[in-house]
Amino acid sequence: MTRMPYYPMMLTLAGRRCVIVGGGNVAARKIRYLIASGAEVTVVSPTLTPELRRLVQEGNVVHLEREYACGDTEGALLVFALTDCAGVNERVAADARRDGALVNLTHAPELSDFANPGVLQQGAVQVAVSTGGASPTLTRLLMHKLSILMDEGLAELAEHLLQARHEAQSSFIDAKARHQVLRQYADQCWHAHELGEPLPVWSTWIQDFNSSHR
Ligand SMILES: C[C@@]1(CC(=O)O)C2=NC(=C\c3[nH]c(c(CCC(=O)O)c3CC(=O)O)Cc3[nH]c(c(CC(=O)O)c3CCC(=O)O)/C=C3\N/C(=C\2)[C@@H](CCC(=O)O)[C@]3(C)CC(=O)O)/[C@H]1CCC(=O)O
Ligand SMILES: NC(=O)c1ccc[n+]([C@@H]2O[C@H](COP(=O)([O-])OP(=O)(O)OC[C@H]3O[C@@H](n4cnc5c(N)ncnc54)[C@H](O)[C@@H]3O)[C@@H](O)[C@H]2O)c1
Repeated sequence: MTRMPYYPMMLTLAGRRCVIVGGGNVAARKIRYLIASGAEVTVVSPTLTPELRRLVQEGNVVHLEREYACGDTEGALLVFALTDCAGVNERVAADARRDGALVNLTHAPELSDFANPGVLQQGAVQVAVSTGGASPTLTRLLMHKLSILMDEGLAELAEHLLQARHEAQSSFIDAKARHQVLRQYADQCWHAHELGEPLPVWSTWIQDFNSSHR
C-alpha cells in the first residue's frame, strides 16, 4: 500500500523544548540541526557520542545521563525516539503523544508523526529532500546532485534580494506592480549569479527601470 505523502514545512523552533531519547550517531545528526534552529534540546541517554558530549559541555544541550523514564517528554513540542531498542522507542512515543508532542521513531517511519529530510543550506536558503521513506541512500544521492547548485553565492543572492524587497516595500504602494518589478529584478540577479558577475545594485537598477518604463 502506498502511504500518504508527507506534509512539508519549515518549523520555527527557537526556544521550543525538544527531547531526544538515545545518544548515538543518529541522535547526534538530529541534535546538530535542532541546536542550529535555536531549540532547547534535552537528551536522555546513559551514553553519548564524543560530539554530543562536547555539545553538553559547551552548554548547548541538557543531558539526563540515564535510561528513559516516564515524564521525560513533558512540555516538548518534538520528541525523537532514537534508541537501538524498538520497545523503548515505542514506549517513548506513547508517553510523548499523551503529552501532545509530535514524535519521530528512528526504526519505524510508519509509526512516526514526521520524518527528517536530508538538508542542504547556504545562508537563508535551505533545501529539504525526502523520498517519502523509500530510500535514505537515494536522498543522499539527490543531495549530492543538488549540492552543485548550492554554492556560497546563493546565500549572498538571497540576502541581496531580501534587501531589495525591503526597499521595494517602502517605495511601491501598488503590490501588483511591486511583485512584477521584483520578479524582473530577481531574474536579472539570478542571471548575474549564474554568470559569476556582480549582482545589479537595486538603487541603480530601479532608476534605469523607471526611466525606461516612463
Ligand atoms: C536523510 C536522513 C536525515 C536524517 O536522518 O537526519 C535520513 N536518513 C539518513 C541517513 C541514513 N539512514 C539509514 C542509513 C543506513 C543506510 C541505508 O539503509 O540506506 C543512512 C545513512 C547513514 O546513516 O549514513 C537507514 C535508515 N533510515 C531509515 C530507516 C528506517 C526504515 O526505513 O524503516 C533506516 C534503516 C535502519 C536500520 O534498519 O538499521 C528511515 C529514515 N531515514 C530518513 C532520513 C527518513 C526518510 C528520508 C527520506 O524519505 O528520504 C526516515 C524515514 C527517518 C525519519 O523518520 O526521519 C539521513 C541522510 C542524510 C545525511 O547524510 O545527512
Ligand atoms: N533513521 C535513520 O536515518 C537511521 C540510520 C541508521 C540507523 N538507524 C536506526 O537508529 C537506531 C539508532 O542508531 P545509532 O547509530 O544512533 O545507534 P547507537 O546504538 O549508537 O545509539 C543508541 C543510543 O540509545 C541509547 N539507549 C539505549 N537504550 C536506552 C534507553 N532505555 N533510554 C535512553 N537511551 C537509551 C544508547 O545508550 C545509545 O546512546 C539504530 O538501532 C538503527 O536501527 C536509523
